[in-house]
Amino acid sequence: MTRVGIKICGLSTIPAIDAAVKGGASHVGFMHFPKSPRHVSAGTLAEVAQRVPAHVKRVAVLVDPDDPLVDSVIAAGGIQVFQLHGKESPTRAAQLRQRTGLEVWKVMSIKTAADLNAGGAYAGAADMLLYDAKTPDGAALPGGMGMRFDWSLLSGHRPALPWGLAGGLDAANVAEAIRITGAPLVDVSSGVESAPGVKDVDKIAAFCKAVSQC
Ligand SMILES: O=C(O)c1ccccc1NCC(=O)[C@H](O)[C@H](O)COP(=O)(O)O
Repeated sequence: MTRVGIKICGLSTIPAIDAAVKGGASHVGFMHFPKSPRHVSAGTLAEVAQRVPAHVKRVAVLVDPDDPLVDSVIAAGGIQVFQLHGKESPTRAAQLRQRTGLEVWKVMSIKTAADLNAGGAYAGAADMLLYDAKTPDGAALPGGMGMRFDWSLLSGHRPALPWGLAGGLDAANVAEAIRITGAPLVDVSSGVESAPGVKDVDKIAAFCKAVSQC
């Protein structure tokens, strides 16, 4: 049985990081996007990323970043993965991957099967695709809104790259999500919070436990 990877996203405090690590998270995510209630400044990122042990990968989540923004996150230190959560093209993803030498994940915002198929364009440009729910036009954020998409779209789909599942997951539904989709990695943010941006250590523990039992 292969262990399902866990990414706990939108972390900003030491207790939440410790809960994710204790629960067996493979990845922890830090939002660097001022409109997000989970935004951490480069200074905070530098401080809290140090808490993460080497076996857990640190992911910076960015939305259509320009090069100076990427450079400021690299300068903050400790990041191993860039998660691109905007409208970055395959060309831009490949550029960032080459320029930084770091792992690049491209988020695919999913509503229909066509959205899933669009991921094929990132083969050779990104290291992984993260399938997340498409937020409504005009929504405040492109992610982290606790929305899920129709997981059955993934049955029979052959992803062109390694992939993970995000969007509306929580301790109560993640086992079903893994059963339906066969996701090798699951990503959660609002499902382990007590309020937007406020992580709940008990919910993080419950989420990790539910995944570990799959
Ligand atoms: O979390 C945010 O505030 C956010 C804002 C803008 C872009 C992406 C954002 N989150 C990215 C994530 O990786 C979330 O974990 C993912 O969208 C799932 O979120 P949720 O449905 O709340 O679990």
